Amino acid sequence: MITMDDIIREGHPTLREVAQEVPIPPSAEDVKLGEEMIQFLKNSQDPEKAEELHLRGGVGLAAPQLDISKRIIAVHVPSIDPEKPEAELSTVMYNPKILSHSVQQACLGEGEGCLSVDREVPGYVVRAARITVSYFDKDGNKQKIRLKNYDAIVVQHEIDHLNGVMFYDHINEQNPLHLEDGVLVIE
Ligand SMILES: O=CN(O)CCNC(=O)c1cccc(Cl)c1Cl
Ligand code: NI
Repeated sequence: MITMDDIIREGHPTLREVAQEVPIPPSAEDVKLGEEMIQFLKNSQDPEKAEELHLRGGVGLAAPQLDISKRIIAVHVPSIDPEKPEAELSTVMYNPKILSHSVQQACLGEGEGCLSVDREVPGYVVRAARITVSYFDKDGNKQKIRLKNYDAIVVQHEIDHLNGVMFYDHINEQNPLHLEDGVLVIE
């Protein structure tokens, strides 16, 4: 089971590497890893489990954060609509690739956080508001999905990890709360 002890922190070189594509169909080992990553996210979002296991909450996780330099990400974004309890977006992506993105940009009103960063880093992280992502699922089937707003932001945060990019690399150093005209702020 993945716990916080398995997550490497900033300063560890793997976080700045470009991760390797994985063979498709994913190996049994890579399928198992994906399942463990999703389970970690579910545990981290469960108040009892998170307390018991001392987990920080997360909606996404990238294999490099586990010191595994492979292009594998997991996202488990809970539904914001209580009527629809099932997770809005819950999947493991192998070799994800952003095929296209909107000109329109967006950021989260309260900024971003990262399990590999043990500090608050205030500031807007401006990303594309909408993206089209291709990836392979655990069975080796090629998927192509369009994401917008929060889901799009999370997947971009995770794909950044596969390219050695940290969320704060995007924050305006001169004025972290500077926003260009037209950037959508997602609350
Ligand atoms: O790479 C994944 N993590 O570091 C897990 C912890 N961070 C989050 O869940 C998180 C929090 C806020 C905004 C975004 Cl976009 C994300 Cl992803
Ligand atoms: Ni992160």
